[in-house]
Amino acid sequence: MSFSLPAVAKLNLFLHITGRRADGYHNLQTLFQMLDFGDRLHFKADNSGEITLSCSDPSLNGSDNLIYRAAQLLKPFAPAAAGCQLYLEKNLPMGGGLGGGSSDAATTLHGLNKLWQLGLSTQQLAELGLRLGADVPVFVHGTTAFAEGVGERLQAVKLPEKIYLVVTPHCHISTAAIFSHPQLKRDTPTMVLADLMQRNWQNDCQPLVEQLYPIVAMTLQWLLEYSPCRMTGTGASVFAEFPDAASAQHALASLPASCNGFIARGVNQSPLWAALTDTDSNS
Ligand SMILES: C[C@@](CO)(OP(=O)(O)O)[C@H](O)COP(=O)(O)OP(=O)(O)OC[C@H]1O[C@@H](n2ccc(N)nc2=O)[C@H](O)[C@@H]1O
Ligand SMILES: Nc1ncnc2c1ncn2[C@@H]1O[C@H](COP(=O)(O)OP(=O)(O)O)[C@@H](O)[C@H]1O
Repeated sequence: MSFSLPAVAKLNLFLHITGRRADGYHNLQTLFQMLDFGDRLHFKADNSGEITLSCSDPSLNGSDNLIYRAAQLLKPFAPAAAGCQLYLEKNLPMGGGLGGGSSDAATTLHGLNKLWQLGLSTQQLAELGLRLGADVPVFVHGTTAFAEGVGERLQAVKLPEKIYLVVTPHCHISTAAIFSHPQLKRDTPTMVLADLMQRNWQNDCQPLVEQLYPIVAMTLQWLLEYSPCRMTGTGASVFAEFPDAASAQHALASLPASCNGFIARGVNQSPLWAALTDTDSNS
């Protein structure tokens, strides 16, 4: 059996940090917006009992790849002879706050659950995924969602499906470094979702990242000429909403050389779900 599945990006439409837990992780309130753009993963079953992974970007070939680690988590649920050959087409910038690695891991969990016919529920896959990263469960559920806790307490939210321009300045920001920085704002009061939806949306990591990485501040200034904009996750990517693809394209055409960008639609359900249903009807 073989098939391929998408691993889409997310935006954090807002990101509030409401406190720090004893284990160093932070409690968040965030609105995850799924996009219709991302990586693609190819799955092929074999009877080698081995997991092999290759990537369009060879720097991702190692065993610390979240895809490989997700596959290892599922291996104990499969017969000893169950093996797979995985190939990652990497389209998303790495370490950009778009959740690409977490999304790849979530797609791997769903893909191997299908390939090896494990019959695990979405909830079981999300719980396994949380061991790999705080961002993995939302991609396993694959819906635009409000998240609390470290990102694992999820409530699906339906939003208008808007067009976004996503711009990634050429700098790498470590999530761990931002969360451990003494100047990070960690005291935003917890609010109920209805109130959060009414407010101006903000990202609590943005002021610190703008200060530490002037290129992010400059990119936001450039994008602000076209539309109100914010940062996603711990950066470095920033985004703005546009009324249509043509106006987003107009801004993209004058993108500074210090950045990459793409246009995507916000979707309430990840295209992963439709692709999983297609593999059902084709297998
Ligand atoms: C901030 C967010 C918002 O969506 O996005 P990104 O910018 O990474 O995409 C995520 O919560 C990131 O999730 P993820 O990238 O899976 O984080 P993890 O691998 O679990 O953690 C990386 C590091 O960030 C810190 N961390 C992460 C999440 C959290 N709620 N509190 C934290 O303090 C921890 O120090 C941890 O060592
Ligand atoms: N499949 C993967 N794709 C991207 N990055 C990965 C993957 N597996 C592990 N990583 C590591 O995770 C880091 C963060 O990846 P990514 O998910 O792209 O960023 P972010 O969490 O900021 O959205 C990368 O710098 C890379 O070292």
